[in-house]
Amino acid sequence: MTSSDQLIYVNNHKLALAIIPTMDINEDDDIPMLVASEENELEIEEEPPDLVCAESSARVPVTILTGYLGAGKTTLLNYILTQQHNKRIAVILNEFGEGSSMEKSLNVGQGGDLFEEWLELRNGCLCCSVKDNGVKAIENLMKKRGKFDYILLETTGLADPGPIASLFWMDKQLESEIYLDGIITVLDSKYGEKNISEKKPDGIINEAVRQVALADLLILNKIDLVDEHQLRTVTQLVRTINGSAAMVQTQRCKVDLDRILDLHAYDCFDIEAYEQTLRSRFIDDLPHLDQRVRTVTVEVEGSMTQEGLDSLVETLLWERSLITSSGENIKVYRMKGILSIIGECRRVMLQAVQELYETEPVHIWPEHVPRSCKLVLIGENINETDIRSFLSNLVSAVPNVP
Ligand SMILES: Nc1nc2c(ncn2[C@@H]2O[C@H](COP(=O)(O)OP(=O)(O)OP(=O)(O)O)[C@@H](O)[C@H]2O)c(=O)[nH]1
Ligand SMILES: [Zn+2]
Repeated sequence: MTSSDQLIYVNNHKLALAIIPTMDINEDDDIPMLVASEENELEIEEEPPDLVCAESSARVPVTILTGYLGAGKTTLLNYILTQQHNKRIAVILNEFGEGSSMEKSLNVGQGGDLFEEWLELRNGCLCCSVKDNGVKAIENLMKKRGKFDYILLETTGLADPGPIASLFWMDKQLESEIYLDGIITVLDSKYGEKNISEKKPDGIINEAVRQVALADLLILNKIDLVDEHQLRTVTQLVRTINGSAAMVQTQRCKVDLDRILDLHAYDCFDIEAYEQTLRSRFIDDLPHLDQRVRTVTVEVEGSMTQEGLDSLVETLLWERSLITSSGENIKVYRMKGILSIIGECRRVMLQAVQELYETEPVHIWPEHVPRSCKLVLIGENINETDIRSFLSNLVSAVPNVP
C-alpha cells in the first residue's frame, strides 16, 4: 500500500483510487476485423427500434455505485471485481472521514492481485471547477498508467448521488475521455423500507430516497433476509419513487455483469422501458411514505420549436419555476426524453441530471411513427397533470410539421 497522501479530493470528498490490473487479456490476441468484399457488402446493422442511442465512442464508462449504509455496495464491488470481465477496472472510493478509504481499498484488494495507485490533487482552490479537477485527475492517471476500460465509483451510504453524477457528466464538447454510464443503487430488502421512510428535519428529502430516485438500476439485495410479503412491500415502495429504473433482486449482490456494466443510461433512450413505465401504476395509499418524490411519464403528440426546448430546460432545470396546481415547487432530479423538434428530421434525445442537460439528434424518425414528445421525469412534487399541461403548451403552440 502506498501512502495515504496520494488521494484525489473533490468537493471535500476524498476519492481513493485503485486500479485492477488486466485480467485474462492476451495483448497479442488479434482483434478480428470486418472486411467488406464486393460480392458480400457489409450490411449496416440496424439498431433495435426500441433503443435510441447517441453515437458510441471510445470513451471510458463511469458507473456510480450508491446505496444506503450497509446495503451491500462494497459486496457488489468485490463481486464485480472477482468476475470474469476482461476489463481493466479502476475503482474509486468516495469517502468522507480520514482513514476509512484505506481500509476499504485493502478490502477491495483481497483475493485479487490488486495494485494501487494514489493520486494527489491540489485541494487549495475549490472556487475553480471541482468537476474539472476530479475528471482531470483521472485522465492524468490514465496517461500515466495506460487507459483503463471501466471506472466504478462507490459513494458513501449517505451520499446524494446527484452532485456526484454531475461531477462525471461530461459535455461532448469537453472531449473528455470518460463518460457517465449509469447509477446503480443497492437496497437492503430488510431495512430499505425503514431507510426510505425516515423523515428528515425541515422537510428535506432523505438520502435513501434520493438514491432510489436517481437509480438507473435498482438492486434489491439481501433477499435472503425477508419473506415474500416484505419483498413485495419494499418493491412497491421503490417503484413508487422510481418507476423507470431496471430492477433486480439479489443475494450478496450476485447479478449478471451484463445487467450492471455498460448500461448507457445517459446516452440511450429505451422506448420499451418507457412504455413499461407508462403501463405501471403507482400506488397512492402508502401512508408512511413521503410521497413527494416520484416518477412521471408523459407523451404529447406533435413537435416543439427549439425555443420551446430551451424554455423547457430553463423552467424545469435551471429556474425550477414550475409550480403545481396545489402550489408546490417542482424539483427535477433526473429527466430523459425523446423529442420531435421542428426543422430536425431526427429524434432528439434529451438527458438531464440536476441542472445539467444534453440534447442530441439521434435517429431519423421512422415514417410510420407519429411525431411526439416523450418525457420521463423523476423528482419532487412531480405529477402527471401539471407536467402534461406544461408540455402540451410547448408542443401544441406549433403545428405538427417537421
Ligand atoms: N444476509 C445478507 N447479508 C449481506 C448480503 N449482502 C451483503 N451482506 C452483508 O451486509 C453487510 C454490509 O455489506 P457492505 O457490502 O459492506 O455494504 P455497504 O453498502 O458497502 O456498506 P457501507 O459502505 O458501510 O455503507 C456485510 O456484512 C455483508 O456481508 C446479502 O445478500 N444477504
Ligand atoms: Zn461499502
